Amino acid sequence: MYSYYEISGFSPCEPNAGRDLVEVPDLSNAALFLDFDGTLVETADHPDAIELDEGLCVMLRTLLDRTGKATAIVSGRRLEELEHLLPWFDGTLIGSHGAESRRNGAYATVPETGSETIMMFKDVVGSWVQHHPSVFYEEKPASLALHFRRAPELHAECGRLLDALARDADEYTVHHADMAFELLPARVSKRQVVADLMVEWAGRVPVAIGNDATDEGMFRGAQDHGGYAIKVGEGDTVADLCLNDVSDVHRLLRDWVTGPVAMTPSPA
Ligand SMILES: O=P(O)(O)OC[C@H]1O[C@H](O[C@H]2O[C@H](CO)[C@@H](O)[C@H](O)[C@H]2O)[C@H](O)[C@@H](O)[C@@H]1O
Repeated sequence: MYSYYEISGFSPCEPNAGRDLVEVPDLSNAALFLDFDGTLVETADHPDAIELDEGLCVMLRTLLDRTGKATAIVSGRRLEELEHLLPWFDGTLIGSHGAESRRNGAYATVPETGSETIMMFKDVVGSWVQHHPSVFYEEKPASLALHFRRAPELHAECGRLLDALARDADEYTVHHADMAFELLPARVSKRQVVADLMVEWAGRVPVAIGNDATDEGMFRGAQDHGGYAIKVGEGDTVADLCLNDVSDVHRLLRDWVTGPVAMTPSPA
């Protein structure tokens, strides 16, 4: 039997059904950081094509209640979109990887929102994408994303375009997301999100759950503050524990509110 707190380290997190971990965090003393796409909802071939599981609403509301509201959904999606998708969730919502937030009913955005630089980026990328309609272009208040899931052959070209823009603007960087690249302010990261929220939730044990490269910062953030991280799916990670897929996450969260669950420690 492993304890959550005995498992740590940088290692490839390969789901291993042979080793089980049974433990339930003390939710009354936990702070939960939950990624959205690929973690709470299955990946779809277009951002608008996701489907929300009916049980998710009850589960997240219960978690919010059990953690004394210390449960945040931390997503790369726009905050407006998250509010539209999750109208019944009145807890902390973090959008655009941390560039936008709704905390205790108050809204905040980073200073780069709507800046001249961002508008210039949007002009350039908006023009480029007119000649590459198979790439889905997503505009956000302080960033933009190019999705090449439906045009994998344009992967490198999308990356080159955003890298070139970021090179000329020190304060911006390119995130490698799931079949997408995103150009966003360098100050924005899910690690910073955890640091900021842990000021409000000091003394709690942070637990982060996510699935892609942009969640690695959130994992480190949880570890920075004495907590741990759970990676969903395959791929190199700094996370402590692994789950196979979204349905495992649902099972885990359901069991956290009702009883124990089996999980896989990542090899140390
Ligand atoms: O931080 P997350 O909640 O995981 O959000 C990350 C991005 O999610 C969306 O794109 C991703 O999911 C789509 C639907 O499954 C998929 O089609 C796309 O390829 C993925 O990159 C969203 O559109 C982005 O804005 C988020 O940054």
